[in-house]
This record gives sequence, structure tokens and C-alpha cells, in this order.
Amino acid sequence: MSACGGPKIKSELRIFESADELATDLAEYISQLSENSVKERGCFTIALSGGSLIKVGQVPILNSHVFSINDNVTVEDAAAEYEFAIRQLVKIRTVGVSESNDCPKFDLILLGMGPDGHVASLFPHHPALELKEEWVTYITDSPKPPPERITFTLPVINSASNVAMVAVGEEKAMAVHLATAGASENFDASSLPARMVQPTDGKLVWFLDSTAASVLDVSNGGSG
Ligand SMILES: O=C(O)[C@H](O)[C@@H](O)[C@H](O)[C@H](O)COP(=O)(O)O
Repeated sequence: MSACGGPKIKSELRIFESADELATDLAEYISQLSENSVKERGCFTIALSGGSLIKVGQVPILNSHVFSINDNVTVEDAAAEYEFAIRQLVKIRTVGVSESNDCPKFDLILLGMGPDGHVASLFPHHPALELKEEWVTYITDSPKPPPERITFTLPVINSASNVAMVAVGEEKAMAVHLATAGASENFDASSLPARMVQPTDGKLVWFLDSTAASVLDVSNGGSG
């Protein structure tokens, strides 16, 4: 594994020869964060993205501690229900609160990234990227199936104590480069939502395999 600093925010790039090596380090990273959070706060709150990243079935978590999306209602109602559930968790202080904007402050948000640089269900140039008040929103026009999705908004993602962004495979290499490289002043960040993941008071760690990192200019910290 090689590690180096990312762009000017508190970020780190971890690059692995294989997806297996990445998975082992990611598991250890999550386990360490969990141990620290439980010691400090008595609990550990983690938000999981969809896609191929997570196969949560192997982790022994009480069902009552898992908050899944209700896909038996309209996508609009699912988003409202989910936001209500998170607000309840914030009210009882299970989920912390960001000091700067009252958003929920997850201990860790675990994200995959698409080849177009989308994260969660925040896609390039989508109006959902502009939302400032909502914690959870819905879209009905996802370019990646299924078309109807709910998603955390950027204010919630950027309020996390830790964000882990995982990208594996050649098809993501350009998006990784554009998301982590220094940008010209007229770069339109909304063209690459992963670049908008910049935790306000938290740390971003990229977990990459060597193919996803193959376009990075790692010699100068991958910040281009
Ligand atoms: O629900 C989803 O699809 C995720 O929220 C999405 O952001 C995913 O993490 C990326 O599309 C990467 O997906 P893969 O890991 O399967 O490439």
C-alpha cells in the first residue's frame, strides 16, 4: 500500500495492489473507527452506500440498529421517512450533530464512486447537488438504474467525522484523478460530485486499487 495526501482538505489516499488488500485495510480502518467511537460516545454510526461495496450480511448487527430504506412506499415518502428516522436518532444523540450546520454527524460515511464521479445518488449536474437544508432527498431520473432513489445530500456527507471513498477498477481512474487533482479555477465541481465531498470538520480517506489510481500523479500527493 502507498499513502499520500490528497487535495488541500484533510484527506489521504490509500492505494493497494489488489481489491483484497484494499478490503482488508478498509475493514481494519472501520473497526478502528468503531472502537474509538464506542469508547468516546458509546456507539458508532456508519452510513453505507449502495452498489457493490457492501455485503453487510457478514457483520453481526442487531436488526434494531440497522435503518434501511423503505422501498414499499413512493420514493418521496421513503426520503421523508428516512429523514424522520435520522432526525429521531439525532434527537436522542445516537447520531451526533455538526457544530457548523446542525446536520447529522455520522462517525463514518462509506461511499462508492461511479465512473462519472457520482457518489451516493448524487449525479453530475443534478439539482440535488445544490440542496442545503434537506438531509435526505430523492431523485426519479438516476442515470444508473434504478431511476428512483433516495440519497443523503452533500451537507450531510460533508458533516461526517470520517468519509471513506472506495474506488476499484480502471473505469474509475479518470474520475479519481479529476476528483483528487488540483483544479483550474473554472473547473465545474458539479460535473464531478466526488470532488464536492470535502468534510467540513472531518477526514476523507480514499481507498483505491492500483487500476483506479493508475491516472493519479501520486508523486505530488495525487493532488495534480
Ligand atoms: O446505490 C448506489 O449505486 C450507490 O449509492 C452508488 O453511489 C455506488 O456506490 C456507485 O455507483 C459505485 O457502484 P459500484 O461500487 O457498484 O461500482
